[in-house]
Amino acid sequence: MFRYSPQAAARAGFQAVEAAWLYDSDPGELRKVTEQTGLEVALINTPPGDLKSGDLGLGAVPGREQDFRQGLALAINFAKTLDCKRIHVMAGRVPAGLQRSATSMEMEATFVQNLRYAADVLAKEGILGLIEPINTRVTDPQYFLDSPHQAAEILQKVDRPNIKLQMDVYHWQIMDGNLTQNIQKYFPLIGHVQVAQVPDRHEPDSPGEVNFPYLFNLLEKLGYQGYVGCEYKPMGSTEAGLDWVRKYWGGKK
Ligand SMILES: O=C(O)C(=O)CO
Repeated sequence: MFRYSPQAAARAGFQAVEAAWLYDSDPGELRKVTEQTGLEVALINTPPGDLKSGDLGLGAVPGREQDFRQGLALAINFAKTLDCKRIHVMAGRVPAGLQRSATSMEMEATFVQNLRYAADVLAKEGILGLIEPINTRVTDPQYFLDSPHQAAEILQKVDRPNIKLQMDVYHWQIMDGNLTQNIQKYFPLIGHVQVAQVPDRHEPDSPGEVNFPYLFNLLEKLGYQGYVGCEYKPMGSTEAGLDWVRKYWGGKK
């Protein structure tokens, strides 16, 4: 919601916002906004790295371990200032010019090593680290982490209780479908949820192929207690697009 307006989020009755990339802002100024609006910052991302060179996070990028650690330290600094308890530790992309098949083993080993480091650093701050599969079919063809199955294997190798799975239903539908089975199978690993309708990434009640009332009911039955991030592009204004919250949840946000 920082991308749109934290004030709009507060006016709309939300208690929390996500702020994916906020590193061009002053953390102290952002803290003032959270204090003025009473909003919790539910999630931030590790910095993208060097967007000019095509980075989108460095977690799995061999040879960038020091840059990864610096980015994580910056994210932790922002999270502590904002009292944010979740950091999306981004895997990053298969480096340009390399074939995914040729480098995936090395990238996975790098990601596991960086996540173990991150887990130990984050544990000292009481912050949860999250890894998010991002679909490579539509959104980001070079992204390294592109299925819940791959993420589950990595989490097993990382073997740290404070590194969990960030489920973005939009990506899961595009990359694999089979939402009910995958949500049931990986539910114990899920630490954060994001939603958007498929294919246009608008509000959950916009025209599309995902039945969100069914999925929210499934998450409730499974006992999901975390946040649901609205990572979608409003079809119109942010506020006008919030009817789905009233419809699906009777206005609880
Ligand atoms: O692209 C996405 O879905 C993200 O959540 C990036 O943080």
